[in-house]
Amino acid sequence: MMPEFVGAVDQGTTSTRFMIFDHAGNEVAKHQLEHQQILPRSGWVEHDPVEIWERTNTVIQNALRDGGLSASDLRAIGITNQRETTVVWDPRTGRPYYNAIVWQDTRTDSIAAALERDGHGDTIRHKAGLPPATYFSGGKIKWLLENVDGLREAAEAGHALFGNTDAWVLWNLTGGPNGGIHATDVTNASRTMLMNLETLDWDDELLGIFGIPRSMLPAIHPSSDPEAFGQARTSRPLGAAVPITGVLGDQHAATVGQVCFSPGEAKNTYGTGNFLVLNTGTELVRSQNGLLTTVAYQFAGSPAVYALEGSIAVTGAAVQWLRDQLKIIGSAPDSEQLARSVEDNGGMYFVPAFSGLFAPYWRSDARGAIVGLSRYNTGGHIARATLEAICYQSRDVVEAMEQDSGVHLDVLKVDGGVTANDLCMQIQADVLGVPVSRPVVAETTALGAAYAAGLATGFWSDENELRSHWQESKRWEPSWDEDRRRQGYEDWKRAVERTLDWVKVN
Ligand SMILES: Nc1ncnc2c1ncn2[C@@H]1O[C@H](COP(=O)(O)OP(=O)(O)O)[C@@H](O)[C@H]1O
Ligand SMILES: O=P(O)(O)OC[C@H](O)CO
Repeated sequence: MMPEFVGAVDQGTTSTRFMIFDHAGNEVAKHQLEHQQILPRSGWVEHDPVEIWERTNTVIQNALRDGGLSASDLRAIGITNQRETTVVWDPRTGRPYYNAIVWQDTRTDSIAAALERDGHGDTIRHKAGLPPATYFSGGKIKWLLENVDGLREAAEAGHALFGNTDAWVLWNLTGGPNGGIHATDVTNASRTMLMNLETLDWDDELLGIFGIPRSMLPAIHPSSDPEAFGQARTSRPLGAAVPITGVLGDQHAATVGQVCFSPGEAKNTYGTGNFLVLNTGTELVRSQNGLLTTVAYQFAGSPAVYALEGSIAVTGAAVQWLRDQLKIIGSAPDSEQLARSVEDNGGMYFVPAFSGLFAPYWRSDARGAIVGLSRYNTGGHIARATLEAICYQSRDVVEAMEQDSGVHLDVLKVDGGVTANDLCMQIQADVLGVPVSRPVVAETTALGAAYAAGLATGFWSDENELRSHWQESKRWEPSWDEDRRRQGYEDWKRAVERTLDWVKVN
């Protein structure tokens, strides 16, 4: 009997999950575990790579157990991951040289500023499709090489490997120090500032700008490939060899999971941050409005498909902040009830620029602000303004996307943890003036990784078969009149102005 299921590791910012899907794309089993957010200083965000690998092991074993399945029931595994987060480890021992530096971490702001000052900004924008910013991996690797004792020498001697968490998990799953495969895919590589979007290879000029030895970098492969990523070994956590045939960054995986296979199709994922991705086909579109150019996905034997992306650093993370720091809610879903305790935002706007502002502003000098406060305001207004901030930030990137591409959305496809918040999705439809639609399988990230893996092994035949799985579960229609929509957005833009030029970056 051929195995009937495909598995997917989703190594996210907040948690790691393993999901198992059947041939119709339905979820069969899932296990998920959070990991520690290490915040050593203001603006610094780290994860422990060893904890992430341990969590990955546990969620794989537990999902199989909960589903009453074994590794031999899996035709293939896909891996998807938080992108940009940077791990550097010693291949002889498997030990990381430092904690993973997370995509939200701003410690490299002076590196990013120096890239611009030294005249490298346009080269990076043109070749990598990215603005010099703290967000991407290149600056994080440079920081590690300059700040971890002995690391540069180790890297030059071939004793240091770089990976985003896909490569870290892949290397460990395929044997670690005993023959682990050091590889990544084009989508993850396109987030480093080191890959040339046209050649889809590491670029010597970019490597020179950052001073990064090529020997540290993983081999780049298509996102869906029957051979390149090897097999998960028979020891922990699987107990039988399973081919790993899909690897792609989580926002790219969600694009695949939402079956955005045609130019002009877009999705918005609401997790720790928000990420709007618009498929632009096999042509590179360079943004004039603060969006990123990125590889959407590449299936083996086919050309790469590109995308424009609007990346927002803090959306669901602002809800976590209400829970963990302000402690005005006990859980993320409580934000909905608290926000419903008031009619509107009471004149208050919250711009959660905790990591500066990403798309479309790219301002590392910004920091968060709550404006318009009066004594009248309550915790309800703070909760409501937090949900509105998620939606207004999404409007900022939708506006930029429409200007860059000429594509006008007639519906916004959404997914991710925050979309469980009915009020937030209603506000999103109101703020955009466009209906918002969520699919039945809201775990589109893991689904997309499973699709990439399953396409490579013939478990699914082609994109059309995958399209037939997509079903709407819920739609929110706009209810605000034009005046309210326009006024709210104008006030939001005024609030954003007040966050700028706060931190001095040298
Ligand atoms: N009902 C809810 N309302 C608002 N935010 C929520 C809700 N449920 C989850 N979240 C937020 O969603 C995020 C988790 O979503 P998820 O898609 O799992 O993210 P990630 O992939 O980034 O780990 C958290 O930041 C959490 O605060
Ligand atoms: O882990 P998520 O879902 O917050 O996604 C993180 C992004 O990949 C960062 O670029």
